[in-house]
Amino acid sequence: METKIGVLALQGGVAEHLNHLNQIENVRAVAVKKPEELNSCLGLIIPGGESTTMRKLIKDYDFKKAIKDFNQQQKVIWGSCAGLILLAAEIEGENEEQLALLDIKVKRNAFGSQLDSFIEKDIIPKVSTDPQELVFIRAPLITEVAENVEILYQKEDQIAAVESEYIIATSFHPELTDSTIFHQYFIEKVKSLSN
Ligand SMILES: NC(=O)CC[C@H](N)C(=O)O
Repeated sequence: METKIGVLALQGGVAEHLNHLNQIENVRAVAVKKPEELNSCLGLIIPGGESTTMRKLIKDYDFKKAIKDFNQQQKVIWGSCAGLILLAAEIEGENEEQLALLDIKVKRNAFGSQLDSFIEKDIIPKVSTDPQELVFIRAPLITEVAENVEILYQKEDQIAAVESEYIIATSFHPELTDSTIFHQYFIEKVKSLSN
């Protein structure tokens, strides 16, 4: 059976996620530009980009309730970078409205403080036993994680990827690497909950 996945297409790295998803067998990825387009999707990716712009567009295009309802139907959402920021329950130093679907606290532009952007290679044990390229671009740091949130990856004391029952969130950008392994991990979670 085909698994249909939406990529929120308001701003940011939409094409790269679509391209990765479409390389996976039996997956069909669509750019979601209107809330009603979520209805036929089993999973959703909120891409990287600029979280302040995306937050405004989510409001302007009436996506907030639709995305929250989508997740309440036990459909999986993965937020990468700006997407992670929008999913977080709390953003340090900001009290703007966001989706707040994941019980974590984040600090924007704070991961690996020396450089704005960098690439690491490391193993994410739950995802693959091979080291993966981890691309960080002005990446958010996860500073607090609730008990119901599992840490998928951390470098020393810096948390960069987490997972809860219906959410995956990464500070880094698997869509900017040559590997589809993280997208496959996401698809497996989507499938396991949609049976
Ligand atoms: N690559 C990214 O998505 C960067 C996120 C950006 N720094 C923000 O705060 O929105």
